[in-house]
Amino acid sequence: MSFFEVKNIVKNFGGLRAVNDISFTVEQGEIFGLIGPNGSGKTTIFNLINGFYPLTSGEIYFQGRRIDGLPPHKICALGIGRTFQVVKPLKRMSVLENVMAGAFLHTSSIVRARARALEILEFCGLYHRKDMDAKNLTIADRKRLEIARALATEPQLLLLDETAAGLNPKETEEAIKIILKIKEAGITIIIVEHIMKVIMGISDRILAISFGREIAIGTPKEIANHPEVIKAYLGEAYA
Ligand SMILES: Nc1ncnc2c1ncn2[C@@H]1O[C@H](COP(=O)(O)OP(=O)(O)OP(=O)(O)O)[C@@H](O)[C@H]1O
Repeated sequence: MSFFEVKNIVKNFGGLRAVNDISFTVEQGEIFGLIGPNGSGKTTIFNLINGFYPLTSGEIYFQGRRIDGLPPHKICALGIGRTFQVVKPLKRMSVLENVMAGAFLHTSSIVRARARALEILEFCGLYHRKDMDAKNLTIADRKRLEIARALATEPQLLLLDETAAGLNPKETEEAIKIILKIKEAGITIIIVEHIMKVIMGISDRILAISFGREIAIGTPKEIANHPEVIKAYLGEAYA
């Protein structure tokens, strides 16, 4: 039994088949990368995993339990957390309160939620911003807050959606460090990322998709050298 398994999932939006018979497994402790050109179905796969959209067909298993069909809050409570590509902090709340909102999933105690949120802010390098209004954060700090909020739900599997998008090279390095720290903390990760340096550098295995279909699955090296991947990403001239 795999830690996490997606079996033959399909998602139709009207006449569009956004996800077309995708299957993969993720083992505990892995960083599993998901790549593909714009509109290839990556975010939709996250939305299917966390129960935001129902599957058209297929099955999803987490720690041996079938989870497709469950609502997002139940899937989150079982231990699957996620960040969003478009970062949407609760803007009228402080950074600390935003993270506490996640921590309340597992405790109703304000004291405990606050203590856990402070630990997570420290872990994400945001402690010094704890009292700031979330709306005043820089893009890089908003991305950290997004990760902190997801970590506060105490996931065993974390879905990271374009954590490094919009960051400068130094901020990107810092984002990589945080992701690797999350892995060291024992959390399994599925990551969607367009920045090749990030995804190739940190993933144990990668699934490449195009138009909702698998084109290749393997180690970063295998994926980087795969003719279909090169074609999908860089066009025929590079294949
Ligand atoms: N709610 C929806 N209703 C209709 N079509 C949708 C919906 N969500 C996504 N799609 C379509 O499904 C396809 C896959 O979209 P998706 O956002 O999953 O791609 P992506 O790989 O995450 O793209 P990007 O890299 O640009 O974020 C696209 O054609 C998109 O327009």
